[in-house]
Amino acid sequence: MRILIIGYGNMGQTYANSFVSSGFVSSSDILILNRSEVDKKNRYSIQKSNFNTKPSIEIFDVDIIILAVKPQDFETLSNNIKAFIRKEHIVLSVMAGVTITSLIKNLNCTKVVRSMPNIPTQIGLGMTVFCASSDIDRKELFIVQNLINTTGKSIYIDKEEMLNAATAVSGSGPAYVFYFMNAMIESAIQLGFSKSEAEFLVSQTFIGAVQLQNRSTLSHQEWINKVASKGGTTESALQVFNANHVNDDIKKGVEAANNRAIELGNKK
Ligand SMILES: NC(=O)C1=CN([C@@H]2O[C@H](COP(=O)(O)OP(=O)(O)OC[C@H]3O[C@@H](n4cnc5c(N)ncnc54)[C@H](OP(=O)(O)O)[C@@H]3O)[C@@H](O)[C@H]2O)C=CC1
Ligand SMILES: O=C(O)[C@@H]1CCC=N1
Repeated sequence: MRILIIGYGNMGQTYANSFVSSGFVSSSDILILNRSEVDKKNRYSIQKSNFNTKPSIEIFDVDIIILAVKPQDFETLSNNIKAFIRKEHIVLSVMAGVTITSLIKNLNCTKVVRSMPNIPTQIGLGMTVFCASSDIDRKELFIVQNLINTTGKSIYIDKEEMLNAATAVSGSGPAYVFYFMNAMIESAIQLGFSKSEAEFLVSQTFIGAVQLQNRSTLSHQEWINKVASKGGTTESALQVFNANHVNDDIKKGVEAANNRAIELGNKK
């Protein structure tokens, strides 16, 4: 199986690394097309001659094409590569908001898998939600899912619009977690901890809390109740969060991300 990865940024490199390190795809079967030279980026044992900055018939002699450019770069990209796309190509897109209809129309292809990964795919702990055009058969879908699963876990969905919701929850989600962690680290520093101590405390707190919840049958609220003693410190913090509508604001943020994903899709 030969694969062309278009766009060698965060996601493009993640796929290259996951395919090679899992042994699922031989490094000689991975081709890269990037806008600029990738000299300073890790090549993950893929030979230099497999890296390209211009499309050509040779590099499109592949089974699967992965699109990992920013959504706003898709129009330019599609104009550049449309002539090289064949009906047999399976196109796997990770671009936020770009719909299957838009991919089919702009690339003149039929076999499309649209996915939404997240950044922990870089260490094999990713969450990817994906759906497919009707021309993708079961075998092709399994092959693509096997590729995706080299980066973590995945779920297939029937309704494409749920990909916007997945973008808002699991796609952008790691940034929300880092945002919350950052605020806690800043508070810890204000309370007198050094930066490294603060980072250590917060990081281990997140790891411990997530593992604890994952390994139990209790809900998040039940775990909150276990930590928050009546009249205690946690309750004081939660009262401030509630008074400031932190819960509602997080929901509004997720909703804004969902709306932006829809908007990106409508632009195409
Ligand atoms: N980062 C994340 O957490 C997630 C990102 N995504 C999606 O993944 C996609 C890529 O994101 P990310 O990897 O973070 O972005 P990056 O900016 O890190 O990488 C984009 C890459 O695309 C290349 N590129 C741009 N235009 C072209 C072109 N016309 N031809 C070839 N290569 C091109 C850029 O080249 P150059 O080096 O010249 O700039 C760059 O290497 C986005 O669509 C995003 O929605 C999805 C889920 C999570
Ligand atoms: O912020 C973005 O648009 C992309 C999609 C999900 C994560 N990063």
